[in-house]
Amino acid sequence: KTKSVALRIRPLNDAEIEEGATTVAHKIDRQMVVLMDPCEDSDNVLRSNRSREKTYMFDVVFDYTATQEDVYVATTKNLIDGVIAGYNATVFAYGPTGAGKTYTMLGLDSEPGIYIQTLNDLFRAIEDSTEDLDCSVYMSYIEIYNEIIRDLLNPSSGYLELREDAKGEIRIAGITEFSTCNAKEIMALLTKGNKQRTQESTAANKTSSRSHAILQVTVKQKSRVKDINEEVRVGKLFMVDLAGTERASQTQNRGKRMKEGAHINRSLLALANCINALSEKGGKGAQFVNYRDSKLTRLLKDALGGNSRTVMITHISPASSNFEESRNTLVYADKAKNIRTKVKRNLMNVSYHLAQYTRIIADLRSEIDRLRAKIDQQSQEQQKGEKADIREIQAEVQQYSHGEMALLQEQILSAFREQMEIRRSLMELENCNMELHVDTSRHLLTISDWERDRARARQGRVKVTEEKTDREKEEEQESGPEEPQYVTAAREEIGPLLAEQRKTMELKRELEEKLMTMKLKSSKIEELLPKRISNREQRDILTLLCKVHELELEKTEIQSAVLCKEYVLRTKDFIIQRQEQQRMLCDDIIHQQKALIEDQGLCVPEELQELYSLYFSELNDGSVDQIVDLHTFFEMWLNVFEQVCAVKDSTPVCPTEAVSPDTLREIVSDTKSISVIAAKRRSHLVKETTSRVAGLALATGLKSSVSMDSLVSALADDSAEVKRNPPRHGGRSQSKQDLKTTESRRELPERHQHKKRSRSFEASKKV
Ligand SMILES: Nc1ncnc2c1ncn2[C@@H]1O[C@H](COP(=O)(O)OP(=O)(O)OP(=O)(O)O)[C@@H](O)[C@H]1O
Repeated sequence: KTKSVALRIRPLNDAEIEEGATTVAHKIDRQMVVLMDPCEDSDNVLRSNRSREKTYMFDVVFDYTATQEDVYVATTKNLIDGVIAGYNATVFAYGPTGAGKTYTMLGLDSEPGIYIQTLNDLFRAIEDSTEDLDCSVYMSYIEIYNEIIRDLLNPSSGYLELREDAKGEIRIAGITEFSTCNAKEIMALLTKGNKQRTQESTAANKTSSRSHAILQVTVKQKSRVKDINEEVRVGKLFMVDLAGTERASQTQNRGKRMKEGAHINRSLLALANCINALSEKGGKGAQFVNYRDSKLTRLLKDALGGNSRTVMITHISPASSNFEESRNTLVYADKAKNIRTKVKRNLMNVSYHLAQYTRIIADLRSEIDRLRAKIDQQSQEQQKGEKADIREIQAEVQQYSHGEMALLQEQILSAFREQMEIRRSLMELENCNMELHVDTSRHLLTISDWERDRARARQGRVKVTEEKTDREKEEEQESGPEEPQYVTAAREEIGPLLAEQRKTMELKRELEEKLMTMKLKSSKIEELLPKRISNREQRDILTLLCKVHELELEKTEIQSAVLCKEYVLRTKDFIIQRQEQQRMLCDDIIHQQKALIEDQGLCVPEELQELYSLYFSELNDGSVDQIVDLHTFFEMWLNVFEQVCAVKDSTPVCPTEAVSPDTLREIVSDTKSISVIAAKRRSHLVKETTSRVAGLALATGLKSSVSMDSLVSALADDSAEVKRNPPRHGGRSQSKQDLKTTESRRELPERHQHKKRSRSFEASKKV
């Protein structure tokens, strides 16, 4: 999930208690809050239909009982791994003045807030990391006060300017970046920085922050190899403590305070406008998102609508006296839930792989050059040798074989060179193919997301139009909600992406064939060596040369394996999401069918009843099986990884056996198998129950509900998509995993039978 909205309700403060305010914001459960209207009078009949009491749902809700750690763990902690892996993330605290934003972000010495807890965990995670990377962390802390940017870590630097670089990224020119890994030092820096922040006492908050404060943490990781492509991943984490929204009447601010308030409200209004426009994006009311209206929105552009995982922690006071502020805040936070961002790993990691390959190739090149020089040197020394020596005669005898030797040497080197070129092209193709796969999965996900929403919308409409005539209902069903532009665009892009994938696969196949031919050619040359070469030293050198080349090939294959792992992890997210969509559809269908049967008071045949029970037990069994499958898969990966690491650290014993491309291909296809099996299990049950319900309906003359039909058709579309993108098993021999998955596919009807039998037995025992 790339966007989440949390809500924190602070405790009533002394001033609120003194003025006799009551609590109007109540946390109902982990995700729900209710805001009661303090003006509501249960005896007032005129107002009774216009209740402003409203419930809101967020990803997580905290009330006065929540500790600083609770808030940090539920909102921010899980962003850290992403930042280290090269993703951007943003946490921002939003809400009216005095609602507790600074308390959540900075906190007190005794109760440190999100800044410190995040940085502590970040350093710990970097320290624990086993990757062979050099890591550095930079911090900058700024405030935006009255549309002016100031460096809180270096206040004497004056006003700073925002600049947009060639890639469209916003940067602050001249900002100070501190590099430190010491948590104590950071706390000192932040406390010092915060003292520089513009704070004033207002009627609403004694220490009201009059500016937006932004703490930016950049994690840079470089491979330890010195290379032009050495930079690997850059993950950025923004932690933003916004100035409070305020109403002049409420805060009783005048003069300078009022002007500040106007600036604060202007930038927050710009932020609210962006939130509005982004939440409408792609929908009917799609609007242009204007980030340029304030420095705050320009800076948060990526965090709001771009490449960032974003958490918004909304703050409200529970007091009746703050009802209006709280209501407005909740409405905006509710809108923010609809924003979808597209997170992309900062592409530096591609260079990381390239750097690795370049290193291998460069190492081998220099090794080959060295050997070549040695051969040349030897032959020169031989030529210079004493003429009268017996070796002179030998040299004459060997003249022919020496010339032949030079030819062989040339042939071997050119074969090596060609193989290296092919290997490099193959890797580039592999990279390109992965990007294409990930893009296709993203589009498929967008489409199925939308189709599920559409099915739900139809379902909602059916309820509303229950009183309408059949004709009206049909018309409304046919028209359906208009497909948003981003879904149409996703549909349009899938075709070319698949075509491109086919093209790269074809190219890859051709290159692989060529590589095989080249390998055969060089091994033939190698076979010739011992027969034709009489000079022992030269023969040894050439044999060594061939060994070096073999090692190069094996090493490069391992690097490809690591690249494949990267791809598996990236696609895993999509697979899980797709599976979840299918599961939800199936659950909806089965529940609606059950409701339909119960509404109509139908007598359900025992067989169908058994299917329902089976469904509910399968719900549990299915997930358990899936976890076992995933566990086996990851275990296998860990083994592979361990072997890869062992190979990296020492001379490989037999690395190709440790992780052959075949094994990897099987593993990749297995992740897909896992999702397909799970989907099949569910589809199988849904199909069976659906056909039985249809039979039942036919027998009793009952009409199936339109909403259910739409869900079934959505499921059919979804399954068709899975079929269109089937798992590739590469036509290889079955691995253990493959066998296991095939078995579980076969197993379903058998288990089904077994359960049926055992239940019938139970039933007959009861009778
Ligand atoms: N969850 C909480 N538990 C205890 N005290 C809190 C909590 N939240 C806020 N407070 C207290 O409420 C007061 C106001 O909080 P804070 O300064 O964080 O508000 P703010 O939203 O940052 O306000 P402004 O926008 O005006 O800067 C502070 O004294 C703070 O210690």
